[in-house]
Amino acid sequence: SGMDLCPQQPAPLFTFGVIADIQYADIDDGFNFSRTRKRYYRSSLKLLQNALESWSDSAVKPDFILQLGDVIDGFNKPNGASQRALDTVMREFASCPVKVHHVWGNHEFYNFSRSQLMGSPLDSSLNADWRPKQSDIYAYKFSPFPGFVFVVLDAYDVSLLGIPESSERYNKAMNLIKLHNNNEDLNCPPELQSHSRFTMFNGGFSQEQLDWLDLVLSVADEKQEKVTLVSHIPVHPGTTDYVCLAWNQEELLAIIRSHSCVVCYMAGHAHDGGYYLDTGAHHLTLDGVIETRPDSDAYATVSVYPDRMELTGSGRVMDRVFLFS
Ligand SMILES: Nc1ncnc2c1ncn2[C@@H]1O[C@H](COP(=O)(O)OP(=O)(O)O)[C@@H](O)[C@H]1O
Repeated sequence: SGMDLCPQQPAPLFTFGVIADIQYADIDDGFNFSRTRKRYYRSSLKLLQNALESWSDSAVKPDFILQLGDVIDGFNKPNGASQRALDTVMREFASCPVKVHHVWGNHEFYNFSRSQLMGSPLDSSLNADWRPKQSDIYAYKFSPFPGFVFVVLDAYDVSLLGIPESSERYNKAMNLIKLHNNNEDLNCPPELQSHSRFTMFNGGFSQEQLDWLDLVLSVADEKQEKVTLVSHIPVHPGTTDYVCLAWNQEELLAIIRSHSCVVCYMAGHAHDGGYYLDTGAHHLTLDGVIETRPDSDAYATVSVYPDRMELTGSGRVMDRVFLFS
């Protein structure tokens, strides 16, 4: 056939899309807290449309999309616009015939409580293969292709966000954050770098979730599967500022390092993006849509091969190759 005259690289096993920190709101452009980065609240919807169009129009459609959290901005809440903003964003996702896996970030909890999020359109765990038996943890495993596993992790399982102040869970998180953060405003990071991640806009993974993950990864090790972990908050200091790391990032790193099956950890939260190769696992922090200029883009399409994942970045997202070691 004509194809044979033009040798191409073999087709990937499957592909998927990734996008982070859309933080849509129908408000004028603003800045991040330290006023160092511009935020394009309306334009973020257009950038989401660009990503979805590219995935819908591609010859080989992605098998799924990973939405890494903060899909709408906390500024919607005081305007009473949370549901409207969510509907607007979800209408866009619905226009693309590809399954979306949603991760929950701090801005989800600025707009909705954890119990509101459970079972909502942002809860994509319905057809998961496996999840922790504690139903209040938003974590699950799915396998889109034989030999490949993805695990969505709940980085606010231990946090002050989205739960009643009267709850035991809140109390425990408050005690933990106060061990490290003496500031009156708990969104203000401690000065000491080794404590600076203990802010209210971050959170952590409970022991129950870590135990479940450890079990999922042990099974995957045995089956020699390749596992990609996805969550909102980065865990490797090589990929971002210390202020943007999960509270118990070291515990998660220790689990990742103890399982040869883990090939990649993907997160958002820190809008500048970053990458680090740590003992066999590729840690990626994806550039955030909200701080991306309206004339650029911020999404990636990942092609998975037996020996590697090739990430093709759009706009300001860099191309990368993640070799499986
Ligand atoms: N250094 C800081 N001191 C006090 N509050 C802060 C600080 N940095 C961020 N915040 C607050 O924490 C919340 C999350 O910050 P934001 O910049 O919106 O995070 P994100 O990057 O997730 O959008 C906001 O309410 C913001 O005002």
